[in-house]
Amino acid sequence: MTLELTRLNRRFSDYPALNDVSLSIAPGEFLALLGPSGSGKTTLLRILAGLDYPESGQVNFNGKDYLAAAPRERNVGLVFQHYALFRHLTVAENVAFGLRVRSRRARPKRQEIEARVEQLLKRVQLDGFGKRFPSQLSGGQRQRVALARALAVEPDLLLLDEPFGALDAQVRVTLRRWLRRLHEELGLTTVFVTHDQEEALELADRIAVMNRGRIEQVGTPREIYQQPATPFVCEFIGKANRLTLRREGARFLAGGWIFADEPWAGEHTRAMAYVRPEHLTLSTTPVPGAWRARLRHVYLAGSVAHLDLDVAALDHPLEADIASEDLARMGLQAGAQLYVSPSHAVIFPLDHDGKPVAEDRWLWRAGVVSPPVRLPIKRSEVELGAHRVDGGIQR
Ligand SMILES: Nc1ncnc2c1ncn2[C@@H]1O[C@H](COP(=O)(O)OP(=O)(O)OP(=O)(O)O)[C@@H](O)[C@H]1O
Repeated sequence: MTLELTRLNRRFSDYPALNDVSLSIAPGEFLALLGPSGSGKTTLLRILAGLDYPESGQVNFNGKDYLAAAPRERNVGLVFQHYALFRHLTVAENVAFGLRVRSRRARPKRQEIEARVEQLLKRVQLDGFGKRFPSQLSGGQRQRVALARALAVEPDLLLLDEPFGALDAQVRVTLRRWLRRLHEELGLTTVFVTHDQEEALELADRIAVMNRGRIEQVGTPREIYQQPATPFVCEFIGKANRLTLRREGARFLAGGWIFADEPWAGEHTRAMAYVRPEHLTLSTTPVPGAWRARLRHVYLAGSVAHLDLDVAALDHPLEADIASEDLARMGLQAGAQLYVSPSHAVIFPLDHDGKPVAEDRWLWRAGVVSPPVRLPIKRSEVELGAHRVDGGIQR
């Protein structure tokens, strides 16, 4: 039962909350909609739930026009960030709600409802909590009740809007792992809205990264992180140092470091490279071509150390991440002289107006002799050479 979204547009006043959004979600897939505040995630979810309608575009589910179906007919399970539990009903009554309000013909018998509620509470690890009221539960427990209530109607599609957004960091991590296991057991098609990249990277089969009502990239967490399709994805997912590359003949350089020595960028004369902090290699002894740097500050964050580096050859500082163990082994302290060289970069040529040309982006790796691999990108669909992802699940 593929869910096919085609060219959805939704405007509020003059603002395009959704701008030509197309997306294909495979049966049983866990898809995260990830993006900053106001990027259109909730609007997209509300359209799927039947709480809002686009001005144009189509949604097809299992071969049927989904937008023509009333919200009740869509058979979706919905969970929002703020526990929308009925406060005057017990946990069991909350879970049973969706079944009890069905028409007499569609409503299961009382004993059947009770058995299903018991089974669902067990599934969300809340057996024995049925007689409590929502006020007698923790935030994490309330969200699990909300999920049990959403699952009670045996939905074809589960829609979750920042379900763990109001919980503290540790509970969030526990609950998201629990949710992933539940998803694997149930095999339900799930769309999960979040602005937390870590949550999306850890949970989802695929992520759709949204920005200003558009989908910037759809791909597996690994693709999104390792092969970001646009500068926005580079900057929004993880951290990245941005470098301006200068062209000298057939070469593209930054601070003397050669990122390409082939005329690979066609007529482009400028380019921008993104280098992740973990893709900077540090040495205390000279390395040919490496940038000379001074260690300005060390931020120890448990197993990882974030280093601020001043590089004379570049016009701005760099951030490098190394294992804390390596920091200790190298005996590094503020003021140390280092040699820094990039190992990977994502490079976007710039057009005449200085705008990055996402379609011509290149992945660069140290030691990989030219020609570099070019990765053409199609919107809402990622084609990576022979490896194609299109609505399928790849982990
Ligand atoms: N009912 C509405 N009336 C007017 N503008 C709206 C309405 N709903 C959403 N918008 C606007 O549409 C844009 C997208 O909103 P949406 O809630 O979909 O974003 P979001 O990515 O879910 O953000 P957040 O993470 O903050 O929830 C925003 O600029 C928002 O202000």
